[in-house]
Amino acid sequence: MPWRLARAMAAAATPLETISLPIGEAGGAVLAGPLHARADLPAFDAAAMDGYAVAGPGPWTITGRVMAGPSAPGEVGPGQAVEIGTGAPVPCGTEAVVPYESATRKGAWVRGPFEPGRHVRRRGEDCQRGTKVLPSGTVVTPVAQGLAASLGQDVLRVRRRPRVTVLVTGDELATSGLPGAGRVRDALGPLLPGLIAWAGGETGPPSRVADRGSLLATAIAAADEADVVVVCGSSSKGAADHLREVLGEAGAELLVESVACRPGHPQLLARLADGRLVVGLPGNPYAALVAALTLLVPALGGMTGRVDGHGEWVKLDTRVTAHPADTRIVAVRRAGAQMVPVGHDRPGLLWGAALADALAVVPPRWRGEEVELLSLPF
Ligand SMILES: Nc1nc2c(c(=O)[nH]1)N[C@H]1C(S)=C(S)[C@@H](COP(=O)(O)OP(=O)(O)OC[C@H]3O[C@@H](n4cnc5c(N)ncnc54)[C@H](O)[C@@H]3O)O[C@H]1N2
Ligand code: MOO
Repeated sequence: MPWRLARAMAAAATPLETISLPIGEAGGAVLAGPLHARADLPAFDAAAMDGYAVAGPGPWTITGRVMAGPSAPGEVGPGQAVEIGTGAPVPCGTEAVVPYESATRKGAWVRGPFEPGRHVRRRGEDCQRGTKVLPSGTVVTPVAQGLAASLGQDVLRVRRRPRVTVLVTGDELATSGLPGAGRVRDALGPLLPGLIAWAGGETGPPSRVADRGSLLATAIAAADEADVVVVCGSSSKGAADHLREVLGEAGAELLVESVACRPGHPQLLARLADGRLVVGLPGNPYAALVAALTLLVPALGGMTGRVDGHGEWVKLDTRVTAHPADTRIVAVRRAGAQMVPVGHDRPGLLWGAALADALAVVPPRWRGEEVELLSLPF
């Protein structure tokens, strides 16, 4: 299947149900409806500077003091001033705030420049109650959490995070120590939890599954709480690769059988009879990363209702060579106005992707047009 179509198939995953989460627990989730301001901002007329709230031109007599907080701000009349703190509600009748730096005080008198309207933040001037500030599909970033609190929200309506189970196959894999003599360090167990969280999913520690079809079938069946089961390795057609046969026996629907991309062509996407998705990632670590960005991340995006815009399109160093039939996914970094290849991005090696600013999507027979960038998890 062409790379772009495969990604679109994955992105068409059905959105999960919506839930309400306290703001503090909603980080990384996706808004299931627009975020609105529940109050005017500022919610009251307030001082923007520490100094004196005044009415009419000076000099002014100082009649009191008001600091930020819920106490009643009182009033100022012409020729009067109230000492005020930034963020405090201005007394009724305030026409300007004169900052300490511009004011000269002598006892109970103060003088300074009178500029009507200056340094007073009027109620609703930043944002009015009822304004839609963020659209549905926005990721709840730390900034959005802060904004939601400012706007008077306590809970956010978001999509439930997809639950992902990661199964790592490969009898040759070791989880510690040096690789060598047939032993390979598992790179995907450490890589995938962070990638899944970044993509809006939740997952526990990856499980190892020995290279036997019956064990893989049992592990997939046991992951019945998951929305998505990721199987690493076992995507190809070797004697130790059981995923396709297991999916066939389970009556799964193969949505993406393989993808015309380099690396990562043996990746797959299937739907089990009960609706759970299975993503098959190639064992080669860089190929697996490419496949995760092609199928897993878009599927999680579809489930969370995340709206990603249209990616970034950029100029790419024309020394990159295209493949005649497949999309190439190349580790790149910024160099002035264009992206240049980082190198070190052979299928088994994550070095280039770890150095890269992004991965470039180079279509078959590319001739120097702008290319799309895929963001890397951080
Ligand atoms: N006859 C064919 N053979 C292969 C094809 C093909 O089209 N026809 N495609 C090749 C490509 S491309 C890839 S990629 C691999 C994908 O194979 P699998 O997904 O079945 O993965 P394995 O065979 O188990 O492993 C491949 C390679 O990666 C290492 N590996 C596996 N898991 C991990 C891990 N978690 N961390 C680090 N490294 C891992 C494994 O030791 C192998 O070296 O198939 C080709 N063959
Ligand atoms: O494409 Mo494999 O996916 O080369 O490593």
